Amino acid sequence: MRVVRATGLLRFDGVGRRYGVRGPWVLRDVTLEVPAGALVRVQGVNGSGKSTLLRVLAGVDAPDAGRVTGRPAASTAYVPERFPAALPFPVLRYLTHIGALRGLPAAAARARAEHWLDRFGIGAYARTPLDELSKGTCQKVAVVQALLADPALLVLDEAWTGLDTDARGALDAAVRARVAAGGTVVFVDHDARRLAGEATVTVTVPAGTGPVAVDLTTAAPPPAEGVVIEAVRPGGPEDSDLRLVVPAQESDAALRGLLGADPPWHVTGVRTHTPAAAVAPDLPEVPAATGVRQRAAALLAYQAGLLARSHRWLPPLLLYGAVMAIGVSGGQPVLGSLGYAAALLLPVAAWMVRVCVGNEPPAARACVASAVGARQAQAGALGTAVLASALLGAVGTGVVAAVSSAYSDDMRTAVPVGPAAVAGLLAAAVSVLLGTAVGALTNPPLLRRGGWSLLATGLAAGAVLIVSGSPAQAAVTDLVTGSRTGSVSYPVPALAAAAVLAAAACSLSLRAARRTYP
Ligand SMILES: Nc1ncnc2c1ncn2[C@@H]1O[C@H](COP(=O)(O)OP(=O)(O)OP(=O)(O)O)[C@@H](O)[C@H]1O
Repeated sequence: MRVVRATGLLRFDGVGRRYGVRGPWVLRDVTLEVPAGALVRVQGVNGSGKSTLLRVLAGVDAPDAGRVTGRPAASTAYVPERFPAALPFPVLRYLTHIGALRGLPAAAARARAEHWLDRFGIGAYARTPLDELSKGTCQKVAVVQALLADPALLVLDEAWTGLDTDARGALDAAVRARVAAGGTVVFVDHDARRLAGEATVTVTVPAGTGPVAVDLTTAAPPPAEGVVIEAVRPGGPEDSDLRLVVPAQESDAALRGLLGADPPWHVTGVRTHTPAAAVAPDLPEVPAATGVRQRAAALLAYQAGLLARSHRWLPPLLLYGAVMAIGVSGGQPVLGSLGYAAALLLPVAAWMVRVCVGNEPPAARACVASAVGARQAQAGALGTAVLASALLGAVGTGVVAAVSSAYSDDMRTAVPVGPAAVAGLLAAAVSVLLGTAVGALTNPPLLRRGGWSLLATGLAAGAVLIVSGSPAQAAVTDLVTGSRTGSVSYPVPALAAAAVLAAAACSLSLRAARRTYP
């Protein structure tokens, strides 16, 4: 097994986080150092900010104040508090997508996914759609996606909740293995006995808000190999359950101490503690590093899979097809029809952005964001929308060029079909870029309210088409005018302006996407 070490020290310096510009601080002045190879328990009362702390730690949320350094961004995995079943993938397909995002080649991702599904007792569900799983089985998938690629930083937000006893044991073992292999594991669990006595760092998030530093207590790490002793006090409260990990040579003394206590402990289990070895033998290696291009391709493949399987592409496609069928018929002048097709593509492209950025439940987006970065996750959605609209535009332009008449409006001047089709493609590209700009500005994360966002998308798309001076209007006007005169001109300046506007709008959307919301 490859030993992955979290590089150096993970640090929070004066980190603050609040929801809304004037909201109360949930975290304030948090200063924290987590050494590589630590097992960190985060505790605190309900609502104190534990999940918020974990989300910032996992890189799926960004602090409002202070900074986080030393996070192994390329090897962080996160299990959110609630994992959504509403993803349109079968289990193994979803996991191989996540494996690819984490840099695993396809065969390795599949082998590792199958291994972990078996470890959690759900190998039989590999081909079951996620939305048909029970809550507990879905939670196991959430855990498996995080364990796939031996993360250097594993962040678990109540990941044990809803798991059966065997699965809880399997997750305990996986956590120990990660720590023994040099990884850092940070967890919240409301059961105080969870990995009791094994955490090297305990972080207590104080209740209420205020300029308070997180209270840290550190303990010596448990021995890499030793003996696990489990004991209860019969009749005692739940809290009197005990789990100790002691070096082998100290186990007899520890047992004598427990049995001789007043009242004595009842020892329920003694077993060898070998955290690293037994969990994942003979699995394909995790590549040391993956190229940016490989991860970008994996992200686009994941988003394209989401889009294709969700069928939410169907309404914009039907709109495009229906309005094209109304406005374009065989034998009409080619340039005029290409202008009509290009104009229609703009609202369709804006709609496609809306579909793609809203296709993922937030918790699923958080898992992806922990793997590739929150902004990159948004870039994947925007990129997929652009590609889908471009494909639609290319097919539409091809069909229009093929069925139209190669003449001007008065049927007196011949229009060369090849150059006309190129001009139509360039105008379609202008529409795709401006539609993407509209979609990026009027949808999450910049505009979150569903109704307002829909209205804004529709109004902005219409305005961009008709407002004088807009590159879309210029490109379409070029085609329509050319259809009157029988001359073809390429809308290159409009394309350049549209590219600049799309880049600006997308960069605003990506800036706002440094946070995914629970
Ligand atoms: N998306 C959000 N928008 C607004 N407020 C939020 C959001 N998420 C969390 N909060 C608020 O931040 C505070 C801390 O929430 P958080 O979920 O981090 O606490 P927690 O300690 O994990 O709670 P629990 O133990 O109940 O899971 C709460 O007051 C919560 O209402």
